[in-house]
Amino acid sequence: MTGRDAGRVVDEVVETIAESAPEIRQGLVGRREDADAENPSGETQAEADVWADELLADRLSSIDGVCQYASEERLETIDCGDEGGLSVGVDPLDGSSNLKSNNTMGTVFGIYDDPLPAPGTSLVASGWVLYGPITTMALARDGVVEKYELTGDDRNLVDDDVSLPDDPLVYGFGGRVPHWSDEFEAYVREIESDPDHKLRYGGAMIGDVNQVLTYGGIFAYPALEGNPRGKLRLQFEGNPIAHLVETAGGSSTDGSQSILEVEPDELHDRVPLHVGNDELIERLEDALE
Ligand SMILES: O=P(O)(O)OC[C@H]1O[C@](O)(COP(=O)(O)O)[C@@H](O)[C@@H]1O
Ligand SMILES: [Mg+2]
Ligand SMILES: [Mg+2]
Repeated sequence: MTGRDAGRVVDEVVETIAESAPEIRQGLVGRREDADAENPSGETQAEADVWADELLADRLSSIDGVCQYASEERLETIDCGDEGGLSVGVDPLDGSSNLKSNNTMGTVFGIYDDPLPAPGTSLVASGWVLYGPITTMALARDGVVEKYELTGDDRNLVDDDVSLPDDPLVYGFGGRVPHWSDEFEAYVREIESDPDHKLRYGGAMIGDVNQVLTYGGIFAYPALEGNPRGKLRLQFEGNPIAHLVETAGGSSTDGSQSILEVEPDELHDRVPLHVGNDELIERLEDALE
């Protein structure tokens, strides 16, 4: 696909997700219960997870130039166009366990120029929608991160060059403490004891990473005892988040290399995820070595 065609497909994918976001937000009402089903990662799906996946699958797979749709909520990719198009990987609702308590959630997407599973170096664009008090979108493409407010009818640009603040302020770490490695726990204690840092953790990756993007700092869902690849999925969560944070001037690591360098074996592979300011990610890699 030529650069111009790819640009047009990215525009259409981004516009489709932006237009769908208010509808997804509204559609959460009445879909907060568990569906009687599990996703390919073995997690119980909420009714909203299944519904948002179907809505996005229909709309994104019918875009001319999208050749694959894949999601955290379905086992196989949908092959929907000529080979050589772009592939879209989606976490339709990130943080859907927050439905119950009515806290923040998001929609995460990565647009790849290779068939999935693909490494993050194949991403041509990435982004997320955050269903906060207002609905916003962060978008990374062509080396720049932009932020928009989504009103329902419009996508209003509110920041045309988002970058991580130089001085890290917030931290948030997922997984249960007894399951962390000793090395990771020692690192966390150092971060916590710095008087310049403060805790921000809300149980939805996208909300927590958005805090890091806004204030600087670090978010991680690390390798755990019994789950050495952590919890989050490389194609649908790790790669897009790492691509966006790195484009905004930060770093990512799976513990020893950028998440974007991780070679996937399977569509639903997991990855230990750590993103944030360069200095904190470097210190973390040293601590885990
Ligand atoms: O409830 P836990 O185990 O702390 O996990 C929280 C993490 O799991 C997730 O909810 C996983 O994403 P999904 O909701 O898309 O499955 C992340 O958003 C979040 O960071
Ligand atoms: Mg998720
Ligand atoms: Mg999800």
